[in-house]
Amino acid sequence: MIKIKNLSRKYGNNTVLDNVSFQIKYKQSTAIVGESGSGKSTIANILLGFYKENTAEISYQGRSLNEFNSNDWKNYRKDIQPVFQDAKNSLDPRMKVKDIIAEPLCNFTKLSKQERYNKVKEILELVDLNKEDGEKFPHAFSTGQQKRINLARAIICNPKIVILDELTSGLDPEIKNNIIDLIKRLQEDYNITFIVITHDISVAMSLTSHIIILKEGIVVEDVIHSNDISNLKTSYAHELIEAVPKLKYIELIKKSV
Ligand SMILES: Nc1ncnc2c1ncn2[C@@H]1O[C@H](COP(=O)(O)OP(=O)(O)OP(=O)(O)O)[C@@H](O)[C@H]1O
Repeated sequence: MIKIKNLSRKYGNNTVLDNVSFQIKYKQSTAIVGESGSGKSTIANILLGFYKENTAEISYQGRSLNEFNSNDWKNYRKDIQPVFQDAKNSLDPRMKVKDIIAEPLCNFTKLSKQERYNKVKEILELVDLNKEDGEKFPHAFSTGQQKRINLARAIICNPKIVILDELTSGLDPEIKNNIIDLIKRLQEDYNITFIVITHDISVAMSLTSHIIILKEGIVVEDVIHSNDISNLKTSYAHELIEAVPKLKYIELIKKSV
């Protein structure tokens, strides 16, 4: 569905992505894993079309983004939705939650106001919030709930792909596991392909079968893991596993099988 070929990017003299290539297939969620500064969010920003100079290296459903006209871009932006890392600052504090979540419906559909709000209520319940929560403002919610609001906004227009940038970071273990369960449900019931950006390989392995490991802007591993850590070949991948507390790792993998 998405093909990235020989993608490189520099900021000044700093090479942050070096000849990155990989593919994301329909219904095969993919994790991009790496330490802070390895270039994960830069890939997300490029996929979202924020850096027009990199469009030649990306193709979507067989067509280079470079060839897209304005209508193609509109369709692509509807198909690929982000959930940004900073849940709180991604929500306009002056807007009610129902208007935040309904925004993509205003941009991409011709639904009436009432139809939009009805859909918002459905989506709020789908992400395990209350349908009345739409009447509140973002500050009334915890970080985990703000992440769910961001997720609701991302999925309301039935996207094919959702990019989750560190969705589970900064959450308590229980809330984190609840969010992981929710993402799994969305994969199964709504056929959403997720691109999971995370520094935590246990989260990656519990949510996706396809793992890309980035180190200093280079893809060091591109693997289908089948819940078996022996599928990960590089010593760097095993260093990342070592960095995860054992219990947490076992718990997450158990939940994924
Ligand atoms: N707009 C920018 N201008 C200059 N340098 C940037 C810019 N955006 C990112 N960088 C640099 O590019 C490198 C990769 O950043 P990126 O945010 O993609 O990494 P990351 O793996 O997502 O890190 P984190 O997990 O901390 O978010 C870092 O060294 C960062 O400082």
